[in-house]
Amino acid sequence: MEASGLTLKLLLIGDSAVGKSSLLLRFTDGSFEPCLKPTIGVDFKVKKMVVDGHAVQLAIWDTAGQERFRTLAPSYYRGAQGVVLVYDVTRKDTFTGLESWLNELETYTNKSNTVKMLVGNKTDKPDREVERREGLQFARKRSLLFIETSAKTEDGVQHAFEELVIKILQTPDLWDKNTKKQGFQLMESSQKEKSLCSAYCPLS
Ligand SMILES: Nc1nc2c(ncn2[C@@H]2O[C@H](COP(=O)(O)OP(=O)(O)OP(=O)(O)O)[C@@H](O)[C@H]2O)c(=O)[nH]1
Repeated sequence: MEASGLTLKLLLIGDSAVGKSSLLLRFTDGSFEPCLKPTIGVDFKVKKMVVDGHAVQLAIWDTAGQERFRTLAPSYYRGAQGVVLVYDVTRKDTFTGLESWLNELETYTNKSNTVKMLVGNKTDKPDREVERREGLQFARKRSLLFIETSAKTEDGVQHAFEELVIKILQTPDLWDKNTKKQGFQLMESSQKEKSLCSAYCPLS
């Protein structure tokens, strides 16, 4: 099956205030808000992009990091082909908490080969508590893709999503059978949330 016209479900997870919504805002709208409110439940955005000559539509789910919303998690994980696990390089606790996020991921994803990317965000800040090599080491140990980003300066953001999509496209088992159903679900949602959609063709 051709990858062109494909809809992929991506999920952003990680502790509260690590910058999940900011990464999504930067990626989809190209903007940054210094005082973003915490996500309540879940947010959702759609973005089109061309990767390696394939037009893909990304349905990106931004989950709330706050503990009180964690019970909603199982439904979000279902059908996700890619997961972005975010920590804040200036808060060690968000890095040490990664194990519990990975456990949750293992429990709730229904695809064994879901592509996972670890993202160390807020590299623009001077008060770093997690070194790049620590992030890299953890990612290698747990077979995750890895990148550091700054939603504020844009550094690494585009690259993070592109790498994730490329890896998903290289794993046809993940998207081949699901294309039809996912596409239908997305059409319903994107019609409701037209103002949140944007189009982007970085490689054309
Ligand atoms: N300096 C800097 N600040 C950032 C960066 N990314 C996010 N922030 C700020 O960090 C705060 C939290 O960001 P959010 O994007 O709301 O974090 P979140 O992970 O979505 O938080 P929850 O919705 O509670 O799960 C906001 O005030 C952002 O402006 C970054 O790369 N650099």
